[in-house]
Amino acid sequence: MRGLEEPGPRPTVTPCGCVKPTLETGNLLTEPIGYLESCFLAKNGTPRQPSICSHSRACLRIRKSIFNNPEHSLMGLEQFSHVWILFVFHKNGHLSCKAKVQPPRLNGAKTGVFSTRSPHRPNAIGLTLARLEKVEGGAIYLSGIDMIHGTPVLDIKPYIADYDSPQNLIEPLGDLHLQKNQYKPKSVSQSDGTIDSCDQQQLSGCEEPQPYSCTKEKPRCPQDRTSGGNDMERDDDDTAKIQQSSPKPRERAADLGEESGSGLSPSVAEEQSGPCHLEKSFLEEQADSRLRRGKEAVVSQGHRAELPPEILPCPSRAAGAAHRSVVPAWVREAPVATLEVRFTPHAEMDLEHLSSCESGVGQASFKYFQSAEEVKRAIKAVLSADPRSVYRRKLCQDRLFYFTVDIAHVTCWFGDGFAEVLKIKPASEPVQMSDPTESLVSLGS
Ligand SMILES: C[S@@+](CC[C@H](N)C(=O)[O-])C[C@H]1O[C@@H](n2cnc3c(N)ncnc32)[C@H](O)[C@@H]1O
Repeated sequence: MRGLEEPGPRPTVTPCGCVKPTLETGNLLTEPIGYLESCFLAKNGTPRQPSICSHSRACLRIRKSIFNNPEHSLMGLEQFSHVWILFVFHKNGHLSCKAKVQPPRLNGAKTGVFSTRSPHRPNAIGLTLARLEKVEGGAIYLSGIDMIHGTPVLDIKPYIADYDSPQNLIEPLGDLHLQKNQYKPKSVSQSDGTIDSCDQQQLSGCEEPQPYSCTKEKPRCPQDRTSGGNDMERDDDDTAKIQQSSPKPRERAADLGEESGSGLSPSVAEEQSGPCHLEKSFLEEQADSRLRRGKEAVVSQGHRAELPPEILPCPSRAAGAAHRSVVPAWVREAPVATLEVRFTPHAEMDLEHLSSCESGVGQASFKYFQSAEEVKRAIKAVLSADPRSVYRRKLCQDRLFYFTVDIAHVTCWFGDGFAEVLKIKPASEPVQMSDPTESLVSLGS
């Protein structure tokens, strides 16, 4: 019998060594459906997950090269409040990636790339759940995004809680029994079928995806485009070699993305958005687990560590957990507390000046935000989550940090438990194009 890893037709390799894309082998030649126009100009300061900055805004125009009538492809989408955006991490700099990465939440420790939201992954594909603000012609307007300006978008799919959220899945009991009997992971038998080692945490609150609101704010959208390019780079033995075939839970899970750099706990945590209908006995069980975990948590600080190699039974497959989503505790246990964000009087004046420029003719104007207050909220959200890499946080405490939100180029510094905005100047960097059919427009003054 032919295994799944060896599918029938092999990809055709051309004389130059390129792999000819074929759908059956999964060698897909992608063509972006559009390039994101985002309020974040560069990776620095871009939220690590969309939940960090709900004010962040973006616009995606479907390219006419994909559909003659882009608006046809968006028909009906306005009935959804949230959408999944599949995109390419086009500014990764290279296409190879490592099997183990260091997500910021692990404070320098490593874990398998597929247990993180690291941008550095074999196919450099990102997945973001964004709020759909509005659909207008062939464009969609989004908020709560974590992608930079110029990001090539591959697909849009509606978020459907019934399908996309485990606690909303309703399976007949019979199916559940069948699944349990059919799926016997090796790891469970190796640990005598118990899940003791996968301690679970019941988290407070039951956040349901927010219902669609008709009182949506009107985001703006620029015409700009940014180009992206990928350099090929070889990595070590532990690195996947990539062949390029051609040219809501909020305030959580924020640092899953890899840093090209916490405490480790073998425990797992149930999603905060998890079921509101948990039985009392389970809740009590979790309270005990929390107490146990307090004693058991393994904290590695200041040195690199790896996740323990033991094979743990997967918590989502444990009996009775079919409708709960579970994440490791490190996802929730941020290595740093939320920072207080301050603005110096000078920075406040800068922002005022920037917004007064906005009303002036021919001056800079906010492209994604409607007021200085909104920009301020976005800056606060970004900084309070501490956007610095582990390296910067640990070794460069007193250094300046820069990032751009909309047309505001922000200079700040980090102190003990706070971030202070020192300067806000108009961003003047010209935005490069990705889509050669579009005209070059500069972002900022
Ligand atoms: C950790 S990733 C998570 C993205 C997505 N939510 C996911 O889970 O796949 C978010 C980070 O990717 C980086 N990023 C965003 N857009 C990018 C792009 N087009 N190319 C490379 N890196 C990007 C930014 O530094 C941002 O903080």
